[in-house]
Amino acid sequence: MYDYGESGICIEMKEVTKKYDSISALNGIDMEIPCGARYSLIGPNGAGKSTTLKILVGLLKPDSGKVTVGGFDPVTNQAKGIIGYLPEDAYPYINLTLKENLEYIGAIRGVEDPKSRAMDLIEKLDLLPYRYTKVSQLSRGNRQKLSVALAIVHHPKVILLDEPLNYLDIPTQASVIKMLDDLKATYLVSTHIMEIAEKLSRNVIIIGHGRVTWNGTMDHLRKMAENGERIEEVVARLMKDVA
Ligand SMILES: Nc1ncnc2c1ncn2[C@@H]1O[C@H](COP(=O)(O)OP(=O)(O)OP(=O)(O)O)[C@@H](O)[C@H]1O
Repeated sequence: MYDYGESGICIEMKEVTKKYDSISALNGIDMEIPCGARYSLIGPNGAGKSTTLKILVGLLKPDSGKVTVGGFDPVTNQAKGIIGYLPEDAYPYINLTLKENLEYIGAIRGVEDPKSRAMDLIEKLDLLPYRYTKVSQLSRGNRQKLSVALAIVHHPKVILLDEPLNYLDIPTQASVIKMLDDLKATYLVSTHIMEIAEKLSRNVIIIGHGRVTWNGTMDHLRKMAENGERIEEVVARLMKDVA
């Protein structure tokens, strides 16, 4: 099924560190995500989630450590070809229509038939009434749906999503989740909302102060609940333990 990531590991970080001037954002992050797995990256504000994703997508260089995506260094064209990325504050081209954005980015990303791919995503995300609307006139939620579609327009094998369900109402979240579920891809979703992590993934990596503090399955987290605790409370407890 996968013609990349020969080791079976599609996202790998070993002892990764990153500083912004004197601020340590990552202090030795380690993770190994098997191809085809769905992971959430959870952590409090400032834990290093966005920095981790930016390094995986090749936008930032780590100060030290090893990083591979699909077996490739993230800055290489091979890695860029298989990665789809949704930044936290994604902003499509505001003077193009929704459909033009998808066709344009699809063409740049080497999609075979960008026009039909654009329509395919527009239909899947119930965006048909807005296809000729300029991005500047879209609601925040529809802009977010477009941003998710732009991240996956080229059928990426490894998908990195920063807070993908931001601004989406519950029915819209459901359509985005369904679409992501149907993809045959490895993905890592950064969020600080446990409910979203539960909807999108089976595995959880918790980070705090730029380090992995817990790594396991959603089921394991549920089993750790004490005295009727909710899963959010278990995660909050695990985060507090390292604060
Ligand atoms: N461009 C930057 N310049 C300086 N410091 C930065 C920069 N970006 C992030 N940081 C710092 O690095 C640390 C990690 O930030 P990062 O944005 O990766 O965390 P996060 O877990 O994504 O946070 P949030 O949930 O609030 O978005 C924080 O201390 C943050 O203040």
